[in-house]
Amino acid sequence: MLAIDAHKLRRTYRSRTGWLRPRTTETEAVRGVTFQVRRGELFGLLGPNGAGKTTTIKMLNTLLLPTGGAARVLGHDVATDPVAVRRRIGYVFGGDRGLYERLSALDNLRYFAELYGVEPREQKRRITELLDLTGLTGRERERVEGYSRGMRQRLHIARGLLHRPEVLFLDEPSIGVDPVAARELRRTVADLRAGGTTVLLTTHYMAEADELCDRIAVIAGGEIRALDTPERLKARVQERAVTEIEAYGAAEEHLAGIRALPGVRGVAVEDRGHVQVLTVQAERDADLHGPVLGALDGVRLGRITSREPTLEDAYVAIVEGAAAHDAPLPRTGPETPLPEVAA
Ligand SMILES: Nc1ncnc2c1ncn2[C@@H]1O[C@H](COP(=O)(O)OP(=O)(O)OP(=O)(O)O)[C@@H](O)[C@H]1O
Repeated sequence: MLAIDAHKLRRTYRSRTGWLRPRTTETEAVRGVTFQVRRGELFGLLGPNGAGKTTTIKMLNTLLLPTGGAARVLGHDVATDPVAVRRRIGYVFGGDRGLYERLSALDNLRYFAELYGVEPREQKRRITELLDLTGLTGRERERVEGYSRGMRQRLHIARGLLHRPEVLFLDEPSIGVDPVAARELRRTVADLRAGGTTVLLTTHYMAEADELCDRIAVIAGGEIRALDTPERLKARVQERAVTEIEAYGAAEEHLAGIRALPGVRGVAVEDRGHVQVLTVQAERDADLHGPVLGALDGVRLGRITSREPTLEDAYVAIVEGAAAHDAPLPRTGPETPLPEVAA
């Protein structure tokens, strides 16, 4: 039996705006996604902000009703059999909510174990196991208010696992977590998978998805644009050459000029302080050095380097391909290693 089986899943949000002349606006957050997750698999949903990742997860964990399509989790329909689904899943979302600050980690886990109906005899053993899994053993008697973001996040995971769910939904677990803590978090997630739990992870950190996931669905604009193993996604861009150009003051028109060159397959921009780094993906055998520099005529340029494509380049290519050519350019900053693309 599959852990997750989503078929043409859809969700349209309707919201009313304006008070004088109220009107209803519709957002098609998820537009018919189909994918399957095998038991024991660590499956990644990767996409820019607003892609529809959280909405998809919320439909699968029964917090939101689909407006179209269907999904089964461990064989139970999410719309018609939500109680059975809930009993067998766990949900962990990024951020600070959901823990009692003034209580210790141990007391938080005891409280939630009680709430989730974990057998009293089982509680102590389970809590010890989970503190161990999440690397919190030794710190469990400290109040949560003194915990770092990474520790809180691992405590969230422990909480989500108290009732031994077979499928765990992890929504952006490493958001706002520093790189060292993020590495520990990834170790926890990898251990979870090694223990046989099916994990559906949403992230917009490419490296996280690359390191952890068995398969990745790239979602943009509410649709799945690619679904494959990290290796095969990377292979898609192996025949490409990537050039990074440092620029000062490149505008939309310059970038549009580069995009229009034959042989160019994608351009992303990252703002690093006062310098912009343009990443140009092109066909390997296209000699675009001159034309690209021509398109940047009048822009002050810094270092120009060529490198091998990475999974991040594959992701940029997929998301860029998904966005219409007149859509805003993807931009990344130091804290957000992936581009944000208008869905
Ligand atoms: N409750 C809501 N009402 C109206 N629109 C919504 C609601 N929740 C989300 N949306 C819209 O639906 C789209 C998808 O949002 P969703 O949160 O699923 O994306 P996401 O991929 O999880 O993005 P992020 O990484 O920013 O969390 C966005 O355009 C968002 O603005």
